[in-house]
Amino acid sequence: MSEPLGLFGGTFDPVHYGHLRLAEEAIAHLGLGGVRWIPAGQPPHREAPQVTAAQRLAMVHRATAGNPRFSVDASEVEASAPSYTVHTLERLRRELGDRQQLVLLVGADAFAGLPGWHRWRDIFALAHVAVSHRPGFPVETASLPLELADEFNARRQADASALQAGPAGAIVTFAMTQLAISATQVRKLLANDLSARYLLPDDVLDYIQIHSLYRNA
Ligand SMILES: Nc1ncnc2c1ncn2[C@@H]1O[C@H](COP(=O)(O)OP(=O)(O)OP(=O)(O)O)[C@@H](O)[C@H]1O
Ligand SMILES: O=C(O)c1ccc[n+]([C@@H]2O[C@H](COP(=O)([O-])O)[C@@H](O)[C@H]2O)c1
Repeated sequence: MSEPLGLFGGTFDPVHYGHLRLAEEAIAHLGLGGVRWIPAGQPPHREAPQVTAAQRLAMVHRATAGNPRFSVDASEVEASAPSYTVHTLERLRRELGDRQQLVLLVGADAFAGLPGWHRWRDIFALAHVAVSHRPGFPVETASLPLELADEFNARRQADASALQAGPAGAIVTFAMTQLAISATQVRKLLANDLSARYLLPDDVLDYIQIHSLYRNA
């Protein structure tokens, strides 16, 4: 059987080291063959990002270049419609077949919001879900909305080997290096003309400076 493939969607406005460590540590902790980064085109659930989808995609390319286990999927950026994860997963299923193990990677904050996602329960038929710890967002039943806590309790597997066993349907959690970095924080620093260095890769910061992005967050 092939190795599970990680799928990492995000607004990445901009991509930072919290994202990069999440993807890197998911490979190690979950035994993934690689991670496919999927920048959201038109995020359906939040205000329109300040920079274009093409610019966020370019920054993800810069951040992930040189890691052979990372690939970038531009399909949501190229689509004209809002990016619903369930649609992306349906497309990937058609592309990769029914047997490939797919693992949707989400931080604990994004996971807690899952019941607000379009056709959220269908996601479990299409992929496993791996939830990373994030500072300030506990991953425990008591802190989740009730309907999600029920799915979590029913699907939770303690051992990441469950991701190998089938193509979809399990939920696992994993502890990553805790980095209290957010794109919001990066945007605020840049808008105030303060240094965001070492919160994100220099290549991404160079791109931001060349294109004069995030001057008025
Ligand atoms: N520091 C972090 N630690 C763990 N997970 C993170 C971290 N930053 C982002 N993530 C996860 O990465 C995914 C994409 O996040 P996103 O692009 O919204 O970044 P963000 O920093 O949360 O952005 P913003 O501050 O604009 O909301 C989500 O699943 C989110 O939970
Ligand atoms: O499909 C949905 O309805 C949906 C609602 C909210 C978020 N998502 C996805 O969740 C991922 C993380 O979102 P964000 O806002 O934390 O960048 C990103 O890939 C979004 O497209 C998806």
